[in-house]
Amino acid sequence: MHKGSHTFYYEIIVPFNVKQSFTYLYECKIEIGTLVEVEFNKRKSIGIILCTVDYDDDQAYKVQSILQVLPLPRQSKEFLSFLIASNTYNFIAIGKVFQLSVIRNAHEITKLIWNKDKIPKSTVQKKLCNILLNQSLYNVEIKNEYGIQQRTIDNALCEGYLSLSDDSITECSSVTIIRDYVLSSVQNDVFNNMKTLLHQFSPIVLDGVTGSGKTLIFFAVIEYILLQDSDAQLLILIPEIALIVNIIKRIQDALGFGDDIMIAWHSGLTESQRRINWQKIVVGTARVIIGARSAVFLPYKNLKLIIVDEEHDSSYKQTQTNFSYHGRDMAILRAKIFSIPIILSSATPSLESIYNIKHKGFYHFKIQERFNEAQFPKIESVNMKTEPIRYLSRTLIENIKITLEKQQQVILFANKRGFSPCVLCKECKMRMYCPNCSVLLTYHKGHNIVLCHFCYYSAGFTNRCVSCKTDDSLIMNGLGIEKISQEIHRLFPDVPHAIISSDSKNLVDTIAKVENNSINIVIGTQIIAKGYNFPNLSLIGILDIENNIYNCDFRYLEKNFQLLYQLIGRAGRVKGIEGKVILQSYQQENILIRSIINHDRDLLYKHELLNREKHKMPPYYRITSIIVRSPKDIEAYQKAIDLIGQFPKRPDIQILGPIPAPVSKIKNLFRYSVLLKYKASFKIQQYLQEWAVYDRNIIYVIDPIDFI
Ligand SMILES: Nc1ncnc2c1ncn2[C@@H]1O[C@H](COP(=O)(O)OP(=O)(O)OP(=O)(O)O)[C@@H](O)[C@H]1O
Ligand SMILES: [Zn+2]
Repeated sequence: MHKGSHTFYYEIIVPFNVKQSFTYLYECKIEIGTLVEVEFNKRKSIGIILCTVDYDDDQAYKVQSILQVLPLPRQSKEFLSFLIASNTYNFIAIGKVFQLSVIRNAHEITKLIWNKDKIPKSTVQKKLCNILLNQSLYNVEIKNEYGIQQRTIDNALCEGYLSLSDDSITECSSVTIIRDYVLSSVQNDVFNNMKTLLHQFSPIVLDGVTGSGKTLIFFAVIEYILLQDSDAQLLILIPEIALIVNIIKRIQDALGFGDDIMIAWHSGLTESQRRINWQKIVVGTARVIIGARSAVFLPYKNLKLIIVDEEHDSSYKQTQTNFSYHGRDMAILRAKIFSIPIILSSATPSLESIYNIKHKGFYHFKIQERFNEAQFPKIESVNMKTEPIRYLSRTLIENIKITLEKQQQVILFANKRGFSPCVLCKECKMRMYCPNCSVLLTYHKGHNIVLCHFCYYSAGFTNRCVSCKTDDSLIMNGLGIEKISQEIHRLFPDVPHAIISSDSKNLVDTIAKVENNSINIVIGTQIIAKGYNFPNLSLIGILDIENNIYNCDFRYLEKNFQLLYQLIGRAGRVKGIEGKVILQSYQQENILIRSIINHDRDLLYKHELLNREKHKMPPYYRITSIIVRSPKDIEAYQKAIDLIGQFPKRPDIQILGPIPAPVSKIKNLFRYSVLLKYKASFKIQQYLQEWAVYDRNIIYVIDPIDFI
């Protein structure tokens, strides 16, 4: 840097797994929130200006220069506050949060052009110059369509032969709405009451039964927002990638939108789709973005509303090692910081949302009937204790026959066995309960113990039933969907059937086949319960529910209720198609089964809220789970003890554990779990900031949704 010329110093956030921002210099003034290109760890990367800093010019030789200011719209102060807030709240490195916001290679995002004042020297440079002299192209296009090597492009960029073209930013196209839907009078009332809330931060819980037309309310809201502000962007978060295609199509049909203004954002996009979609989001041409949870972190140009569809769904929680956040909660945080409305939509709202309605002033809109007088399915409960065959009851087989004769469709639901299924006596059907809590104990193979994940009670395991005293009668029981598929094939060899589970290949294709009726029987795990709309589906068989009911999670009742209630909601969604559910179980007196049979959400929610309050669990209390890992069992345990030893004991925080984590060994690392429990008002981030030990083998999860 020359003496005398003015130099400015900036703190810049880069999209790498780093906790802090980094100082760079530039000769001109750059506004906060501007996207720039810098070199970090010898790699070119996008970065965002966080703030200016004072720096001693004599030390300037230590500081790298910003490579260039990118021709992209500047981000707001609110966006930076949101990055910092989500970093602080979740304990995720700020660079890691930013990684979810951007595409790292700026020259992949904007088009490239040849610098006219540079004379090409080598043959490859001449070739590149000829290609780019009169047009700008994306990096991938130069590579794929003209066969130029990446190294050549990079060198040309470094040496200043190429620069980023600013014609990448196209004008925002205006949105024309061709409406093709009419709200029912119930839907219209809800929408009219909601309208006034759509101009500021308003957390809205849209609580409508399955098939009530919540998606139609989304249409009306989108239309309303776009009519108010024609440059507005709206984000709809969806829990399952396979549902995204369907919702995009429904919105396009209802509002007459083309592909240009509606885009998807999820991990299944190709590199070039990602680049194109990201750019449309940043420059503001994309107006309606349908995304998976990470879309909440994108740098929108003018975001005016967020909808979280199926807000109760636990797949909104990202729980990777050292990197966990709840997409729904981050959406609420973003809406608050940006002062925009957020709609949390579900037929089975999370208990957090129910709590927030009661105690935090969240707005509550209820729709209690299905659209067009469609009726809720009739539920018939079958006691499996008296059935000769284990999996498929006679009633169910009979109903499958009747349904197929009517040319309607069937779903058979069973969950794959989890990693720690419940312990069941095959003689007397006894299940092992915790002596202190109303939950089942889970079996841990590694330690050969049974464990309660509610109060952390544990006991050595012996294979003898405490109830009927039979030896070797205890089983860890599970019914795989493949077994059912085999059985269906045997009973109905000519009927097309398919398995749908989260590991199914071609999920989207299979769903399409169900939609167009070329598959008659679907055998599925929980994925099938999520938000699908199969008009011709009339029968649902719920198999082996016992294996599904219990797991190592204090939310098991809530989650299973949501799952089954949603599942049942898939049947009989159209007037004239009568839905029926056959619920097979061994324990008809169980509260979950009772509330499902009676279609009584309040029964279960009341029971569960009381239980949570009594046991000081969320939503009344908050928890943070800490997993401590080590290659040696005893070391992991000791490390956890040491960690707890550092935490000051205070009346406003309870420290539980350590106990072996539910999965006590993963990838040769032994795992111990510690639980912190505190009131929502307790400043856990501050407490951890002060006392937590940072180590890549200690994982902190704020508001965990399970304890795996
Ligand atoms: N106003 C309407 N006009 C025409 N069809 C409607 C209307 N409202 C709802 N429907 C139809 O009713 C069915 C259920 O609507 P939708 O999928 O929006 O329900 P939902 O509340 O989102 O249900 P779920 O929670 O089960 O996903 C769909 O087939 C939808 O097209
Ligand atoms: Zn217990």
